[in-house]
Amino acid sequence: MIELQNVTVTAKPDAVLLDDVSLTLDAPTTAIIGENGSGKSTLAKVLAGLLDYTGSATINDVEISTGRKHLTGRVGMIIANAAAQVIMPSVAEDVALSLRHLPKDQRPAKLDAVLAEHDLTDLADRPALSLSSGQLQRLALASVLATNPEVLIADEPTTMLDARYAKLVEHQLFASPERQVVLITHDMALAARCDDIIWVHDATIAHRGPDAIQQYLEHIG
Ligand SMILES: Nc1ncnc2c1ncn2[C@@H]1O[C@H](COP(=O)(O)OP(=O)(O)OP(=O)(O)O)[C@@H](O)[C@H]1O
Repeated sequence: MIELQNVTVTAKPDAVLLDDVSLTLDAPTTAIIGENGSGKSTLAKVLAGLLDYTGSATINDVEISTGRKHLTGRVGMIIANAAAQVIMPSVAEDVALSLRHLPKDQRPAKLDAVLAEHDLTDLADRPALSLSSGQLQRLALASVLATNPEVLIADEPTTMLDARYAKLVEHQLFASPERQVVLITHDMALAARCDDIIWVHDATIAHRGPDAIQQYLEHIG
């Protein structure tokens, strides 16, 4: 469960990126929708422990700002710019880095399984930075899911993908009922699949619930 109480994020000199947001996220899957620049990624970065905030933000009762050590490995995030997230030289090495939580003897088989599941086997030995944007995005997801996080924050995880891979990734995002997924997306069909939908507007929550998509679409015309 994710709980935000009066969360505000500011940037110098006087920008308010998130304005006094209070929110409980307890559905298995939540979509965050809204216009460019409305504050969605800011909210995602707060949840992933990447931004300072005032107020309180907890994941499974751990305050994010002070509990990063407890949340490491339990909260995974795919950032919007997936290329920046891939840190190891090759595809296989990047995924392997995410398997350190497993006993050593289990890692090779798991690595093969993860590569196969994400259709990355043929790319295993490729330098990660030689991948296309969509391949990089799929690698970022594979590496994050390989850590088996309790909570996944996915910021536009399908933007670079063709229809086939968008479908595969969609399946992977919704595959584990025990994992809480928070999905930032401009894809309204993907948002509609989520159990809860939140429309962020002007650094705050404009609307929440099943009709949030409709309200948002009416707003943007
Ligand atoms: N360091 C900063 N200083 C000033 N403004 C910032 C800073 N970081 C982000 N912003 C602004 O905060 C607003 C919210 O940004 P955010 O990335 O959360 O938007 P978003 O809803 O994710 O948009 P998009 O759909 O384009 O990804 C934007 O107007 C952005 O320009």
